[in-house]
Amino acid sequence: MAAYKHERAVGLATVLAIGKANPPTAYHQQRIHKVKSPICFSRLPTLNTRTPSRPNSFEFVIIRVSSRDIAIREVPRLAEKAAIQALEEWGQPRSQITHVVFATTSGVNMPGADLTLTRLLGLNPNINRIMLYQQGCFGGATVLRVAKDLAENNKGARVLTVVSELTSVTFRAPDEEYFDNLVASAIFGDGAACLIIGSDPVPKVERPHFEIHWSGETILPESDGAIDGRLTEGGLIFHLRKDVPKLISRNILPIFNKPVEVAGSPSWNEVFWCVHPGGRAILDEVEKTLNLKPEKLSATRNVLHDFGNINDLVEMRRFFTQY
Ligand SMILES: CC(=O)CC(=O)SCCNC(=O)CCNC(=O)[C@H](O)C(C)(C)COP(=O)(O)OP(=O)(O)OC[C@H]1O[C@@H](n2cnc3c(N)ncnc32)[C@H](O)[C@@H]1OP(=O)(O)O
Repeated sequence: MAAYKHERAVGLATVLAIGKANPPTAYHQQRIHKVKSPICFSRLPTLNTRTPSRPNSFEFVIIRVSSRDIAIREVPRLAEKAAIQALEEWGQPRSQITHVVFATTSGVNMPGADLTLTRLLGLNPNINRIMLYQQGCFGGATVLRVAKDLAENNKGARVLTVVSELTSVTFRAPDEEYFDNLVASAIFGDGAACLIIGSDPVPKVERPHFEIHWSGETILPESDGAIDGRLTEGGLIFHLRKDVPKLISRNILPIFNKPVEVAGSPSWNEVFWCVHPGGRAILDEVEKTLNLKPEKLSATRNVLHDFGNINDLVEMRRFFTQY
């Protein structure tokens, strides 16, 4: 009997389709203190243009973990909407999806959001699933890195790559002790994005948007506790050090050398890339440090303005639409 031979793809991973979804209900920050829901309570200060202002008075209410159960139900549903859009754009039968890679920071449950999504979409039960919880904004880049490896190392792999976030898990009334939590409540946004990733696109059948040439990660020096989240009885308590924007700008140049080298371009203004919309101060620092033309971050700033700090995959869709 011939030995089993594992076959790898020939080409680089490509993005074959993109879908995105946002929850149907949106409340302007000016109105949010009037909204009544199981997870929204007490008084919130008025937040102007995503700028936190200190409240004159506040009540801190511990939110029951059960209120966070909304995320268990709604995170896969939002992902499903984004996935349907991507599958329609791709135009191939769902039975050809071989892997699901799913990331969310909005809760932890077992079996996870990847299983629920697989069932909602009616995908093959033998599909290979990878669930990544608590990646934060790193989730978008991480699912792309994992999907790239899967697509390039498994001939014919078609990877449904998803991130879905509902920031209700970090949303709470202001507390003077945890002012950074208010920053998170003020700037984080809800949304889902889905990419179908595969190598060696079928000519005249699949129409890739991009090739993924490089993906990597690094741990920044002096970054201990800079962005920190703990799942507690009161939900996910989030901590952000005030120096996050400076921490990023101090370290950005050596880290970015590798992708620029791969892209073969000496100029940040020429390379096709986008920045996670972490916060206005972060974007200002990146723009200044890399000497970017203002239009280079315009898609990111628009996403931050319209949706808040939302996952990078969602931003990619917007970026693509603009070019
Ligand atoms: C989800 C993930 O895992 C990954 C992520 O994306 S994490 C999020 C990363 N983003 C950040 O860290 C936010 C970076 N910060 C910013 O973009 C801006 O500071 C901001 C948009 C939040 C506010 O900008 P601004 O309107 O110019 O006001 P700014 O002067 O910076 O701050 C207003 C007040 O908030 C305070 N503040 C800002 N960031 C704070 C923080 N992390 N902790 C505590 N206080 C903070 C400031 O000290 C200031 O208070 P005072 O008036 O008493 O001095």
